Amino acid sequence: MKDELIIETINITKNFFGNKSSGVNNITLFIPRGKITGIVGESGSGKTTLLNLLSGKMVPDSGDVFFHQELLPDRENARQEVHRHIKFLTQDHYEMDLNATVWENVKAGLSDKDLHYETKKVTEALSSWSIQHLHDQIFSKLSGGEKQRVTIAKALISTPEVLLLDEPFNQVDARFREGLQQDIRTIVTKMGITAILVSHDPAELLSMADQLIVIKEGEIVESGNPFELYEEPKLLYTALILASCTQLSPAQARVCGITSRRGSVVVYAEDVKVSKGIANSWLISRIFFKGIYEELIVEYKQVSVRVLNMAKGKYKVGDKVSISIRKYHEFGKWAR
Ligand SMILES: Nc1ncnc2c1ncn2[C@@H]1O[C@H](COP(=O)(O)OP(=O)(O)OP(=O)(O)O)[C@@H](O)[C@H]1O
Repeated sequence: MKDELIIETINITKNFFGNKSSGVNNITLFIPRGKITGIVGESGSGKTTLLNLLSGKMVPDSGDVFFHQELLPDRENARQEVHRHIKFLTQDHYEMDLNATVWENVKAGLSDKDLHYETKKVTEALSSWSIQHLHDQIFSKLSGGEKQRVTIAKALISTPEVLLLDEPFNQVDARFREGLQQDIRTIVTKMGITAILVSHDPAELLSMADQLIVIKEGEIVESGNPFELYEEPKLLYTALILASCTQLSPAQARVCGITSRRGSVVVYAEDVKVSKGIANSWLISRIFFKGIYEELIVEYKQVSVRVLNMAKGKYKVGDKVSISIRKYHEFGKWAR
């Protein structure tokens, strides 16, 4: 069955100060209902601008945004009913009352003010987001991660149809980030909410999103399911954004035993294996400890290759090794 669409944009453009290289250009986009869409792209590529346009916070210079096949009105007009169904979470918590308690903040997200219903709903929301113990704490005194949970609880308490998230986990430390990501995924899926997520962290997008949109210089350059985009990117840009990898020219690729006539070869770190072989011509020049794994930089004839190594501690800087490459990606000269 075809996915039902909830948001559609037709050729939307938003440039700042008439500068065509800023904002977004001519984007046509379909957002399926009940799915998580991730937006990825280098810094300044237009991700936040796109989110602002999808929320109605910004109005396109040209083109249209449709919500349920009707033109999305400007968010400036706060009385527009439609905006109750689209919640936008940013890191600045502008929608929160900094001096109010967690309970009061979450309660303010309710549209129905019936007292019995209110207590029940707020209690449930605090429990869903594991913040019941913070109920009488003042919002401004919370940690970054706690603030984020409270903000999400408030946004979701009235079950919006769409949740837009701009870098929602930036202030959350690594220990809690994965839990929060998975909680959002579980709750959003359970409630049938459509989520659109902008993040700089490819691992976050790959694990959370059902579909990914790759944006460059204000344009969508590639889109698809995260697994396929990662495994078989059509563009060099996508590979470099999503993977920890090495980009090689055809001449450098030859040093690695790869024959390619195309513009660039990209080798993902997990596709390179190091071992003590016969030739051992590669030198381990750096080791980055990453916790559960290491990344090694190996060098030979002025070519450096990044390697993911699960066997932590097995090698040290200065060791000579052999490498074998299981898989690589080739991109034409013009595959931007
Ligand atoms: N309000 C604004 N006024 C002027 N230029 C803007 C404004 N908002 C965005 N831009 C410009 O538009 C381009 C895209 O910005 P945007 O914030 O959408 O990118 P981004 O992909 O979200 O970047 P980042 O990942 O760094 O947050 C940038 O060149 C930025 O300088």
